[in-house]
Amino acid sequence: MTVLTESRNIETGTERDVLLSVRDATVAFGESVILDKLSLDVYRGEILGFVGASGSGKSVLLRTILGLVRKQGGTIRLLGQDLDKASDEQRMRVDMRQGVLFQHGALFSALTVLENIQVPMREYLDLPRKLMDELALLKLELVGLPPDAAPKFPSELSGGMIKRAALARALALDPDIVFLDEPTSGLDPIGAAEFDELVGKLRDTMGLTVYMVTHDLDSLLTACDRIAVLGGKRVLVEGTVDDMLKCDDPWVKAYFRGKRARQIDRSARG
Ligand SMILES: Nc1ncnc2c1ncn2[C@@H]1O[C@H](COP(=O)(O)OP(=O)(O)OP(=O)(O)O)[C@@H](O)[C@H]1O
Repeated sequence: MTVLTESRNIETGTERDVLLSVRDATVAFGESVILDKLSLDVYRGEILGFVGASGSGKSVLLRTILGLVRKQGGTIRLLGQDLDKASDEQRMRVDMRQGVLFQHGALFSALTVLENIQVPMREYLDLPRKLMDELALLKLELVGLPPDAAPKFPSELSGGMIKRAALARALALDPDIVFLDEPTSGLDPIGAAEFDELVGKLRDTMGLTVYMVTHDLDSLLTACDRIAVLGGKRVLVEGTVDDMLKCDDPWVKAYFRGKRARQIDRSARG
């Protein structure tokens, strides 16, 4: 049985499942400290937008959570499991319950869309070919791609289709949480809005929890329930768009109240 950490929601007074809990995480490369005692919680069923200046360490944190970068201190509990204390089997069980969409999609170019979606199935499950095909086609439908995209290679897809195919692969094993690294970068505003809408729909229908690294102000405004800002090697501020607008930190002010953010200012003020 998985015992999830619980935290009291100040607004509603109810307990909320914490799916991801980072405490005092410190990551350095040689003398260069990138994250210094960073703490962050992600709750079940929320879409968390993670934002911060270029080079502030968003990817390093994501890679640390995914076990691709070693941290020097702190703890990370993902899906109730302290990752430092996990046996290989426990780590595998956690890996099966998370999906990742890397920046630029990162599909295997020599595999078709269908085969790409089946990669996690082949890695973790032992299923007959026909069943895997049916499951992969279902995932394709889930992300709004037509069945005729299945035999195509990534080079034959548009940028938006690549993102959707990569999302379908991240959803292959019906994960509890997905990590999306700049999922709307490179998409036009309409494609980006459609992608955000899809993520919201998946959260609503599947109860998916979403950790989204993004620079996209529209995504932060329309798709995310909560925003966390990385700055000064830790989480500077977290909360709603309104909380961001009230924050006095110069970077947060410039980002959320600068020229390019005028429409956020307007809509947040009604
Ligand atoms: N393997 C590594 N070895 C040494 N330094 C690294 C390594 N990976 C990242 N860094 C450094 O860590 C810092 C944070 O990088 P990171 O890629 O996490 O930034 P980011 O916030 O994701 O930026 P962006 O928004 O531009 O993608 C940078 O200074 C980068 O050079």
